Amino acid sequence: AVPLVQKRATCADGRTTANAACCVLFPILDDIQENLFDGAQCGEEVHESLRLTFHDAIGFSPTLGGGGADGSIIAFDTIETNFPANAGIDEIVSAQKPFVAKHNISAGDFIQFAGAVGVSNCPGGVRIPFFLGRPDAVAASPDHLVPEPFDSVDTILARMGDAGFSPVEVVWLLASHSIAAADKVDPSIPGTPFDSTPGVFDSQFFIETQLKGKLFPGTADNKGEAQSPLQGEIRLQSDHLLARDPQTACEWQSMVNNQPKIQNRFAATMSKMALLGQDKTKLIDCSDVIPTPPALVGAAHLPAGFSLSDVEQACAETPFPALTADPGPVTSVPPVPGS
Ligand code: HEM
Ligand SMILES: [Ca+2]
Ligand SMILES: [Ca+2]
Ligand SMILES: [Mn+2]
Repeated sequence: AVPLVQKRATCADGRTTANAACCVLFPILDDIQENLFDGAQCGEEVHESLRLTFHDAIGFSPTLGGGGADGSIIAFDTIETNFPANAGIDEIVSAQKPFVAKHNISAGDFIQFAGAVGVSNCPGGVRIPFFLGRPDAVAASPDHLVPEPFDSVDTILARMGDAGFSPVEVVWLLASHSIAAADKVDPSIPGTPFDSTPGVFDSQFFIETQLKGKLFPGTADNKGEAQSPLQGEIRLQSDHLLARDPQTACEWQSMVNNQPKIQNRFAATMSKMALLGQDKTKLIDCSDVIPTPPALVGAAHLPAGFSLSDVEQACAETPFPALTADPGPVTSVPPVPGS
């Protein structure tokens, strides 16, 4: 008979997990927390590692090819890091490569594991399910599968739809831009974040992208950039348009001040993305190895000096949630260190 309670595996260092095959992940976890993420921080390397999960996985199309979340962006980095949409990704590929070489793990597994561990370092973050056992990539992804910030909403939704994501799932995945900055969109101001709290996984990204644009934080006329509301903050044209398009605006607004929704939709859709091109039945569920994130810090708010009249209302059905502004004068957002 099948035992009612599966015995947990105790690993060499005493930590436990549901499956003994997952024990190999604990030494990798310790190594990356210390030596990739600077002591379990939610900083630049976490942000870049999260971006890498997307740029590896989205190299997947039923008609155009690509192996999805297969580690091809590391295995075939001389090809994929030269794709225009992968500008700047060479740095995190170089940073991750020695960890893949040192540990007994495929590049495809490592990329998704590092992304999940990274998100767990961010206050307000979530435990993204992690499955182990992706085989090595067999080929590079074709070019032009990664969305660009100057693409139209229709182009982005069509590309993401081709990979299996609905418009609301695209919105959910973009919670990632709450712990994110841009280095290459305006190369004169590397490390410029997309929201005022790039070290916290919160709804400020969804709030601040909904405010009227006023300024370019660095130079004007960069391809794929829209005006942002705050000095020191950058806005992608794609995020600006997705926040306002009738296909996505109401879902975008629904993420404001809705931390449980952000967390569970993001975790579920990231988990789906991490399995693109993979056969889940051949992988082992090692989700319990991912650490529990620190609690959210700070309440959803408008930046200091702003009021609800600064919101560019786009959802026709429901009003923007009533939020109050931070006290004090308008401040600027500092860059993410180490970018
Ligand atoms: C759907 C369309 C998307 C577009 C057009 C887009 C575009 C961009 C661009 C242009 C950057 C700045 C890169 C740089 O200049 O350094 C960026 C950063 C980032 N993106 Fe996206 N992105 C999209 C979706 C996603 C998704 C689905 C994820 C999920 C993992 C993601 C995660 C990130 C992260 C974490 C960063 C910050 C990297 C850092 O701080 O170094 N993006 N994205
Ligand atoms: Ca790939
Ligand atoms: Ca944030
Ligand atoms: Mn960066």
